[in-house]
Amino acid sequence: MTRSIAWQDGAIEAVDQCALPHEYRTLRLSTVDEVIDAIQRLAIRGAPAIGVAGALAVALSARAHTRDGVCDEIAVRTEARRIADARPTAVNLSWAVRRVVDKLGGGADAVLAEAVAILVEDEERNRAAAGEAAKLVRRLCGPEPLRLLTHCNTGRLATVAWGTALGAIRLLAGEGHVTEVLFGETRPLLQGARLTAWELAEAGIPHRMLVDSAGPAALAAGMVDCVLVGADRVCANGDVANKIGTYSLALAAARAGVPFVVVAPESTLDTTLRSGADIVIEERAPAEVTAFGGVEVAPPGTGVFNPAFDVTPAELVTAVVTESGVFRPTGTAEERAS
Ligand SMILES: CSC[C@H]1O[C@H](OP(=O)(O)O)[C@H](O)[C@@H]1O
Repeated sequence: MTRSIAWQDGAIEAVDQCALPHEYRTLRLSTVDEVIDAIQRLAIRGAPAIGVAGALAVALSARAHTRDGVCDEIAVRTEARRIADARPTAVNLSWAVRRVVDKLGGGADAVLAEAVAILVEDEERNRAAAGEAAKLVRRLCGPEPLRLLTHCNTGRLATVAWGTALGAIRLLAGEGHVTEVLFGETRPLLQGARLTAWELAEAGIPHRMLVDSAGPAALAAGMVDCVLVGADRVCANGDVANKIGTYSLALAAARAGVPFVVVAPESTLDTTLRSGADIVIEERAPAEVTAFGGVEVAPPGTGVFNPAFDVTPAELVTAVVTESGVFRPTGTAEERAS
């Protein structure tokens, strides 16, 4: 499967996710600032993908700050902090940056080798997580072809390749287990409408798009057999931060008695955080909401609340599935519900 990001001739090459679905083009990024910009405007997006981009950006920094074979570690660490801070919610970014910074003692080549290792592992780990999730869904829902609901984009674009929740859907569809995939458009940046629609069409998987607020209605109408979503950070107690709109799907799934399965690599687990109350939720620019397709739709000066993510409490999550299988939250049932 084609990779969404690569290290090529001393620079990062990545699919420009802002251009899809109407244009498939590649960005070539050769400076830390170019990578930070690409992450912040979601040209590169998706928790695993931004982790890999962050790691490769540190490799760019280490190469730029190496003279006569000596790497200026202080300068690189300073830039690494800027890279890790590019977006606050997905733990994969800070996790990947920390992992490659730990290799600074071996110089720029060691940093690059670790970043490339993270890239290669990402594809393997997400394919394994998708496989574990597909097995669980079949166990939970039986052998009949399924009507699945997903949110945002968790496919090969959001990872190095294959995907997490959408990777599991891809596997289930390949085995003939999928009747239809419903997915939310994912306002305001339309990752569903632009990217998930593109991936499902490319894979030949039957699909229909919803406005985000129709997801709970589809669940209430009995149109869904299982919900599969990704994650940006999973806490020790099993609380899950994911794209805004995930929480309302989890509430509706619980009421409808439909399994709600989260699929993510272990790099998305953050057991240093006790619960979702500790997660920093990225708030983005009001203009993303007040304009649509470049046209102002709200009166000038309209106030906006634009969180990019929400937190789904563990008690609404049927299972968090990683490459190692079902994640076992720590803490008592009371702590998990807190
Ligand atoms: C496998 S991608 C995980 C996660 O990342 C997305 O957020 P964004 O598009 O803002 O980068 C979304 O929450 C996905 O579920």
